[in-house]
Amino acid sequence: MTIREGQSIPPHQDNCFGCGPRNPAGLHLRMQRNGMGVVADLVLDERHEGAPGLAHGGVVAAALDDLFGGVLVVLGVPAVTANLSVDYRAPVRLGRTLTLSATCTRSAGRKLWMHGTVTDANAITTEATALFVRVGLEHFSSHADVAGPPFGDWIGQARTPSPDGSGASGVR
Ligand SMILES: CCCCCCCCCCCCCCCC(=O)SCCNC(=O)CCNC(=O)[C@H](O)C(C)(C)COP(=O)(O)OP(=O)(O)OC[C@H]1O[C@@H](n2cnc3c(N)ncnc32)[C@H](O)[C@@H]1OP(=O)(O)O
Repeated sequence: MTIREGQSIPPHQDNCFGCGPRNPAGLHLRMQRNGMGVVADLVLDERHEGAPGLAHGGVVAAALDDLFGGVLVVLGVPAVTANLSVDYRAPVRLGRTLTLSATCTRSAGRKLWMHGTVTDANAITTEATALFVRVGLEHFSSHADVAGPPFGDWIGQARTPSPDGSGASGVR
């Protein structure tokens, strides 16, 4: 699956908490490819409240983690979060259009390092880094049926495209 610049990233699966359209408790993130990363707008509301009027930090972390999962789709690499670190620089307010962005900054062997931000009116509220570790299909298939699209298709086509999308490996 090749996703071109500006094109939408398909959900990891319909019921994904971050991006699944069928999950009633989900964030319903809609990501687009941005270079070798992804971007998404997100408006949080009372369902996501922690302190009064403010977003729960775990929800913000989950959104960024899911964007990292979107980067994996761009790269064509099946991987999972091994470690996630979040710097909460300013409170995240409910009812604002937040801009989330994420990219892979480095990779070596099975490891990929991610970086992501949440901005509100161009001011960074939250910054996260993560280590993802590449896994095989059995990581997913041993817990659920992942044979069907889109998840199974992605795993089946797992590859390491070049940064320009030409097919040569860009992830090492
Ligand atoms: C074509 C395909 C596209 C489709 C794209 C599909 C997307 C698919 C995701 C969808 C969804 C996304 C949503 C958001 C992403 C989640 O939310 S993922 C869910 C949360 N994460 C998990 O459940 C992962 C649980 N943990 C594990 O399964 C295992 O611990 C891991 C992470 C696979 C690693 O285990 P392992 O395979 O045995 O590997 P291991 O030898 O322990 O570690 C490998 C290397 O990583 C290092 N490492 C491992 N853990 C850590 C750690 N916590 N800290 C530092 N280093 C670590 C090790 O030291 C080692 O380093 P080296 O010695 O190689 O230098």
